[in-house]
Amino acid sequence: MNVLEVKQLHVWDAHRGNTIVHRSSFQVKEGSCLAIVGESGSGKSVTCRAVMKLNPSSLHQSGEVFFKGESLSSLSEKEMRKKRGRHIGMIVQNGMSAFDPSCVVGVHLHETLAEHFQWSRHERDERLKEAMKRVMLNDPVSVMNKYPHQLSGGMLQRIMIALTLVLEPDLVIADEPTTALDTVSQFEVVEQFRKLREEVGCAILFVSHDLGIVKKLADEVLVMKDGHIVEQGPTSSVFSQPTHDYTNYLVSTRLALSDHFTKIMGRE
Ligand SMILES: Nc1ncnc2c1ncn2[C@@H]1O[C@H](COP(=O)(O)OP(=O)(O)OP(=O)(O)O)[C@@H](O)[C@H]1O
Repeated sequence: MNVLEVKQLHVWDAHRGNTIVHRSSFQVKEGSCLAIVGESGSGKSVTCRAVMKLNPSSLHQSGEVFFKGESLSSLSEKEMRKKRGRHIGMIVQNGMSAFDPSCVVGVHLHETLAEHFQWSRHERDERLKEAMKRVMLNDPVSVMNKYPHQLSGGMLQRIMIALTLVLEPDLVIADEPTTALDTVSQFEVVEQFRKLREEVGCAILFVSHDLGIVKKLADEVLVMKDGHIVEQGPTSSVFSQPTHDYTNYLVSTRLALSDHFTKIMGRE
């Protein structure tokens, strides 16, 4: 079954009149990971935000987005808010932007859980602490009492993953979650994504520049160029026998760049 089905998604800038995403169609199967790759400005983030209905109002969209068979197109903002986080998780590139800088992260985590569940404060606390330990944040109390700026990018990503472990969504949209991290933190965060998939069984839509990471995580890959999907299919076949010139170019240039990462991962 498809957790996410995107049909003929078209996104355009109503102010400038230019099209950003051209009639894209793709699916994410239950429990699987689909990666979107492509050069900067090809429309990867706009596609992810269109799925969540989070693009600014100047960007208009048409086409259909089905989440577990339900059309999201007709849902109100209030109904979408109930889906986001609880049913469709989102992990962004810059952890700092995901948290309120004026309060310690524990406040944000409790507020998010209180929005979706009827749990007592004690129960929320216990679940958060347990999830933090699962992502190797071994002193959860101290972490929850820190402001976002007091934590590293890698720690903020792990906190977002811990929150996702508690929320147990069916789909996680991760837009370049490792791009701002150093190589060691990238390795750790990729491991946490594997854990998330194993433990929660969620599907993942993963945007990354790093084809080494995509090779490790994704079952299927979708290649975007100038707002068009130029190729999609199982990761192994897209990488080993690309059919489009652009994919060929990406694979030959970018996969070599991620050699360092592959060595650190210690396995092919
Ligand atoms: N809010 C917006 N208003 C107008 N144009 C936008 C807006 N957001 C993005 N764009 C344009 O849409 C195009 C696609 O942007 P998008 O951020 O989706 O690219 P991307 O593939 O995610 O790139 P990157 O890898 O650098 O994040 C770009 O030309 C960008 O300038």
